[in-house]
Amino acid sequence: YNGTIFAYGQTGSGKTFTITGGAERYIDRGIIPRTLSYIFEENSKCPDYVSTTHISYLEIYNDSGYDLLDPKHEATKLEDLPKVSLMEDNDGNMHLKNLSLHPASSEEEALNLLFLGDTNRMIAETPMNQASTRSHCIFTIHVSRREAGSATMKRAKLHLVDLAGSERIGKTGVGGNLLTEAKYINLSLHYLEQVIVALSEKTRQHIPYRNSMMTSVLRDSLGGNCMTSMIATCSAEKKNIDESISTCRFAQRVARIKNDAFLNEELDPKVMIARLKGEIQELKNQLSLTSEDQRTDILSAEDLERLNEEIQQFIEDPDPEAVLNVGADMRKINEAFRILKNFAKGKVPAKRSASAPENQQRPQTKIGGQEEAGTDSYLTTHSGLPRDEEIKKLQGLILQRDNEINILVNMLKKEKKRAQDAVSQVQQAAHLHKRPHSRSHSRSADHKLTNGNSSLSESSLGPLNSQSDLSVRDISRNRSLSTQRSSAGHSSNDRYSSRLQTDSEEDLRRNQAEVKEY
Ligand SMILES: Nc1ncnc2c1ncn2[C@@H]1O[C@H](COP(=O)(O)OP(=O)(O)OP(=O)(O)O)[C@@H](O)[C@H]1O
Repeated sequence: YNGTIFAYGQTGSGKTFTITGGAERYIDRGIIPRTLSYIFEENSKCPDYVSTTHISYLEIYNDSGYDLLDPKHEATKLEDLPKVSLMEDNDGNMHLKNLSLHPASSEEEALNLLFLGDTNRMIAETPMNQASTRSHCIFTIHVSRREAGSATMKRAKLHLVDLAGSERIGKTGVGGNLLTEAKYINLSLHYLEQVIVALSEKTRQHIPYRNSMMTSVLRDSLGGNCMTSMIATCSAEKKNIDESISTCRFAQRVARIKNDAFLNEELDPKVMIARLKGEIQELKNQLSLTSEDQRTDILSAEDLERLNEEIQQFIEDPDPEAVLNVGADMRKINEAFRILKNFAKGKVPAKRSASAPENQQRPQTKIGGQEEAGTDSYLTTHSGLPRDEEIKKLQGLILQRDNEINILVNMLKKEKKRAQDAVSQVQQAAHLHKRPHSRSHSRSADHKLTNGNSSLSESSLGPLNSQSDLSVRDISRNRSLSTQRSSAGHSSNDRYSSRLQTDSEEDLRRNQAEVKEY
């Protein structure tokens, strides 16, 4: 909110001393330097806020405004200073044309501006008054503050007003220019009083701000959204009792004003522009969606890649309010839905979009940091090879493995048959040798063939019948196993069978020895 502190009282009662301060002692510094010190101290306590301070200094003499912060330092009389005029915009807001606004980044800079203004005020003396006490001076501190990263800006201005003396014309007993000055002073103070009276009456609709330059300038800082303080300065001398009473009555009226101040919060214009631009784009998008001129041509690889990147950013964005804006293009919207659906299912996007043909090449992409390769994916492969090459390579590998498996299965089938042949041959041989001997030998030989060479039994070869279901590693393992098992078989044509034959003859010899011993 805005604020005003103004000093009101007759000439010589201490208004300037109160507002600006005495020049000789630090302790005599007035409200302006104390306020500046306070503001900059508060700013330094809030490093999270971006604060800016600007200063303007206006002098109003005979209802005309002058810029006391003229940087040229060439003024020798008041008329040399830039003349400030009032301008009203369409909304009824008053603007001061030609009043310079100076940034102050530190207390020292702000005090230098105060010093410059006071110097100009003293140098550019009014025509008739050496003490320059016949004018009103308004020192304004403009403060804005914004939290870092926030679009909301808080603004406020504080007017520190040193009014001209409020004594009556009749008492001063002057004529000519001095009378004119006095009339202006009295008139402007009278208008100020009218405004204050109007503000203090709650039923009053119209507040007569426009009557004088001073009330126009203070328009947004006297009534409405502001805090106003008045300092009444009174002379202690008995001869000034009437003026003192008049000052106190004025103060009483001011005290009746009740303002409800609230923070002046507004959005940063730059942020506002960006938001409005976004709104316009959104409206254009909506308009385009409802109109019939939708594009039907194929999305380019670059478009798809960009879309995938946007979706990836959208998914990775920790902000739950994040928005995915793919524009008013149904092709992109459909594609985005399809990608998101697949992503929700834990898959990367399917092969083609609604608008894309079968043979359209797809770009590589990553969703949520995951990569997946496969015949169903057009996006990427683990090896980094182009998709078609990768598929060909994998198909080649599968064929190779199939061939190996077939070879192994055939080998196993052959060996199983040989083993079975060997078993039957051994049984036949045993039968032939058994005949001349006793039945007990026959039982013993049978027992040995069944238990000692159990690897030859049908059941031990059983699992080999289902080789086609086994993995390549299992097949290799079983192949070596069956090779060992088959080594007990009998065949004159291979080494496995010959070993089997040798073993059987030994058995037979042992059997014969046992029979003989028996
Ligand atoms: N509280 C105070 N203590 C000491 N000296 C003061 C005090 N108030 C005012 N004075 C002195 O009185 C003199 C007049 O004061 P000042 O100029 O502030 O009056 P003024 O009301 O501003 O007068 P004008 O209307 O002419 O501008 C100055 O010399 C000032 O130093």
